[in-house]
Amino acid sequence: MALRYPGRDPNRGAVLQRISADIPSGGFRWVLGASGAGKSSLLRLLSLSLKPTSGQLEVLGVSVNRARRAALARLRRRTGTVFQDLRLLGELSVFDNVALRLRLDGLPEDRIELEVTEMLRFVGLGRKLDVRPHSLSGGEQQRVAVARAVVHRPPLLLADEPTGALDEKQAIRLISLFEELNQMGSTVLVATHNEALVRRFGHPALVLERGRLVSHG
Ligand SMILES: Nc1ncnc2c1ncn2[C@@H]1O[C@H](COP(=O)(O)OP(=O)(O)OP(=O)(O)O)[C@@H](O)[C@H]1O
Repeated sequence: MALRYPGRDPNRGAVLQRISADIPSGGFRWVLGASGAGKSSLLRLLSLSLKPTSGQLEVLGVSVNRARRAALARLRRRTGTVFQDLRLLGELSVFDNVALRLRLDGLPEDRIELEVTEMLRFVGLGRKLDVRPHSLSGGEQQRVAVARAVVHRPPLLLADEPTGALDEKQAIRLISLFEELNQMGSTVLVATHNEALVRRFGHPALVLERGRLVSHG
């Protein structure tokens, strides 16, 4: 598949070109490449924030090109996403940001209380449940975004630079959390520049170079 952003200078070529890969269900893949190589764009396609300009995309067995809106909405609910710009809801507390997805899924409030509190404790924010995201540090906000992405144990987790604002110990803790989710069956893709993390945890990588996939295994 290929991706062009509307309005981008046509002489600069497509942002993603001839991407062809099959990520097995239950796999863990790093998404690597220099700044501007197309990592975020690839994750935006997989999270259905964008559609490919050409080619076929299948996510969790659903053909994105052909799927109806209801099927795409179901697919979005089965995906957890950590966006590079986090996209926390500023008017909601930390607790409510993380609880939102579980509420949309109709979970009973006592169960939500339990799951959200446990998840926020795990990421070290057990004392910040009631504050608004803007009063947190960058690293704390990043951990809220991660908690929100994984709290419903999604079959697909997409994380774009989820550890950029964290120290090494916290980064290791979060990737370990992703590994746990992966061991329970979720497919996990993590875009990162952190080579130390990649070396430490192993796992195959999708490597992008100027919009092309140069390695995927
Ligand atoms: N909304 C957009 N409109 C036009 N061009 C875009 C848009 N978003 C990204 N691009 C371009 O697409 C290319 C790939 O960008 P992308 O953000 O996917 O790279 P990246 O590998 O995630 O980079 P980084 O590591 O810096 O986050 C870049 O040339 C960028 O300028």
